[in-house]
Amino acid sequence: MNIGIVGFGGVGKAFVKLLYDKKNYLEKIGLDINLLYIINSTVGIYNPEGINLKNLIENLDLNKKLDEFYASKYINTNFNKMIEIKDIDTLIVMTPTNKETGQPGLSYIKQALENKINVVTADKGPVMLAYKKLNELAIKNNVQFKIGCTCGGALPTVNTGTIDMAGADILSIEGILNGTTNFILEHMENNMVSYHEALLEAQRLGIAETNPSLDVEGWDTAIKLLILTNVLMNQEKKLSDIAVKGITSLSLNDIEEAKRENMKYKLIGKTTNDNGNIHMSVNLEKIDISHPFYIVNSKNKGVRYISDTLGDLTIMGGASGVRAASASILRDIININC
Ligand SMILES: NC(=O)C1=CN([C@@H]2O[C@H](COP(=O)(O)OP(=O)(O)OC[C@H]3O[C@@H](n4cnc5c(N)ncnc54)[C@H](OP(=O)(O)O)[C@@H]3O)[C@@H](O)[C@H]2O)C=CC1
Ligand SMILES: N[C@@H](CC=O)C(=O)O
Repeated sequence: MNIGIVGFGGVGKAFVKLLYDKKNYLEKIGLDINLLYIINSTVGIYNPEGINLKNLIENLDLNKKLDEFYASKYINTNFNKMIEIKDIDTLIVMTPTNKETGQPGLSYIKQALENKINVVTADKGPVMLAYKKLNELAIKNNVQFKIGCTCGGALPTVNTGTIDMAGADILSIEGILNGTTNFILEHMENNMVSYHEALLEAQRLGIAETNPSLDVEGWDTAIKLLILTNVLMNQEKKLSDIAVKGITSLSLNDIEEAKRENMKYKLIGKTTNDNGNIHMSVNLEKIDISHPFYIVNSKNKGVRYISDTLGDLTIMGGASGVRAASASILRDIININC
């Protein structure tokens, strides 16, 4: 299969490395993934025969920029040219999340689906703002729209809710859905570092959003909660329907005090269905060991679904990270093709 990438930052680069590392595995399952395009905000490279992954990775390790590539082996391209040529089966969208407009990812996804190209996205903005319409567009054009990376990456929140809980009504969703804030809270607690130091470390690890206020002000949790609520509970809620609080008001003193009481602060998103009235919130909660999320440590996350017929299910783990996020993209690509 031929693929193109739009958005080539932390996750995009990790994805290319993963494709290379998993070459033998992919061959064994009969999936020959040929990367034809890489496009970022200013440049794009194209090789109709496929970009040489080994050469690309070696050059990226030397800190070469994408625009240095097309001068030698590749053709200079852009998104519109890629859509015109239309020689890819699947587009991977890894542009920054914009919660107000969903752009630029929203336009890219729409155009790809309209042109009968499958889409796998890490960008949450378009999914949060227009999942239903985009999914209808995919169905109309007989292609697939995969969103597993947008709601926890390696933590399989979407697949668990749609595939493994098929047939059940999900009555409530509760989750630690953001690895950055979970990491910051634990880093402050264990190492007594300031909030700013802990955030810098999360950014160094590549897990914070391009705009980190999305993480620390609770928006990334809210966006993921909203996607899960709309997709799994068949709702059409908006971000403005969620009461959102982040972690920025919490001091090291608050964390120390909680530690003395054997308690922990966690940023938790919650959707409940009260006889058809949906309530959604993102809040800092002080929890003790009896709470299932007490043991969600470091960059890990967790989600709990309560349903009518399949009971009370909690899954934990799926640490945030660019390699794990890229692995959740590969998971979606494999699931399109198997
Ligand atoms: N980091 C993580 O662990 C996870 C991230 N995500 C999501 O994945 C997406 C990417 O994250 P991440 O890789 O960390 O982000 P980065 O900021 O590292 O990379 C974003 C990339 O998008 C490119 N870009 C920006 N604007 C455009 C545009 N108009 N057209 C084409 N490309 C554009 C940037 O190009 P340039 O370099 O030229 O500016 C850059 O290559 C985000 O939506 C994020 O929410 C999801 C799960 C986990
Ligand atoms: N910033 C996010 C990345 C994945 O969605 C996080 O910290 O979980």
